[in-house]
Amino acid sequence: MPFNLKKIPAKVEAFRYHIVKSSMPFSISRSIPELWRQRRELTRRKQTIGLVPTMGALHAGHISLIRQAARENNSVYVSIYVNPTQFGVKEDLNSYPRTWNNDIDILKELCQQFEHEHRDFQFMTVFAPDTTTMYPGLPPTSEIAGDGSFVTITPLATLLEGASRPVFFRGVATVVMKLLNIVQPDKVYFGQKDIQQTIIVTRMVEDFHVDTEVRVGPTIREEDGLAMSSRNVYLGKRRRAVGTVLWRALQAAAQAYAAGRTKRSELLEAAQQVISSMLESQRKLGPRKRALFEVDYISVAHPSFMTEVEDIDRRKGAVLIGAIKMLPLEDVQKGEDAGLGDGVSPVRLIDNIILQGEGNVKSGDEVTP
Ligand SMILES: Nc1ncnc2c1ncn2[C@@H]1O[C@H](COP(=O)(O)OP(=O)(O)OP(=O)(O)O)[C@@H](O)[C@H]1O
Ligand SMILES: CC(C)(CO)[C@@H](O)C(=O)[O-]
Ligand code: BAL
Repeated sequence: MPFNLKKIPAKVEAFRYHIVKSSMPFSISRSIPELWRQRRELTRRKQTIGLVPTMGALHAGHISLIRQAARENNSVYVSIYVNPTQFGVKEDLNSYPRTWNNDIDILKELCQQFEHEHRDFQFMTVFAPDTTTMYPGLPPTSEIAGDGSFVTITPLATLLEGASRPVFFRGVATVVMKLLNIVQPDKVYFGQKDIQQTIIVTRMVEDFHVDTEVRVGPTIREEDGLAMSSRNVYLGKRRRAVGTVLWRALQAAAQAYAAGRTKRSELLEAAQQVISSMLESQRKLGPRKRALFEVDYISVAHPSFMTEVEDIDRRKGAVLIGAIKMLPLEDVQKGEDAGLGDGVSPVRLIDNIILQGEGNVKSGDEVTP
């Protein structure tokens, strides 16, 4: 197991609150009518639900969101569904990490802990639908011109991540809307790591009058600052070490802001210095040892619209956001830890820092001058 969840003894009287058909506080559901029945019963009993949408391959970032959901609600739904419509035709849908057994072990153990820690905790349900359940009309398409019922949030979905992954946010908005209609949660939880996703979902919830509150949890990081991500398993040792460059570049820009700079050019220059120096040192190492990368974008973005900001208004703040592509490893050595997939495919890393506007509440990685 990649992390240690503290084991607690099973409670003898564990199941006294349960309204789900099974006698367990933990259940797995693949059926929408079943969830709707549960939802009606919970509404009747004035019980609250928190939903954490995931694509599985759970790590400490997901767990932090699930813990937050358990603190703030009586019951927690975790969806595990690798949504095909958010992957472009050339993206990694087929190779996306799938670790079902490990995910379920983690969730069962968390569920036990919640029973112990939260007096009002009722149950955890894992919603793991198949694709015909989620897309009952047409088969899901990854083509931008493909047919189907989609939610599009423009221009937000066309910027930054959306510029590089044209179907991505259409797929995300569509599947999240489906999940919200299925679970009807009081609160829904997303991680700051995918900040543009949180802004798009917030916009969607507001524009479509969805009766839920969008909650954003802080980015959980490895000790050296790398944002946890299900895709990190593909990095391997060489690319893993160099991958922190994005976080360090964003931090350099944040430090420039804290030191009084507000212009985009000044902040990006600080970030670029970190990038250039890392690239230079990697190039010198030669193909056996180096891990090269390309910067997709590093941006100073408006905190609600994700448009480029030329000069930050300190009252409003901004988001420092970036994406890099770790390139396939060259000259992999026998016995080298090249990561899952042997270092053959590129790995996309994203990250961000919120430069908090003055007067707003701070959290997580946010920086104030
Ligand atoms: N390091 C993290 N800290 C906090 N939340 C995170 C972190 N990584 C992912 N999340 C959140 O977990 C939820 C599910 O994300 P997902 O299952 O895509 O995992 P992921 O690690 O982001 O995978 P990917 O490799 O696709 O980026 C999203 O709301 C996402 O923002
Ligand atoms: C929100 C989400 C579960 C939708 O598939 C996915 O985009 C993710 O895991 O961040
Ligand atoms: N974490 C967002 C899902 C994706 O990048 O595909």
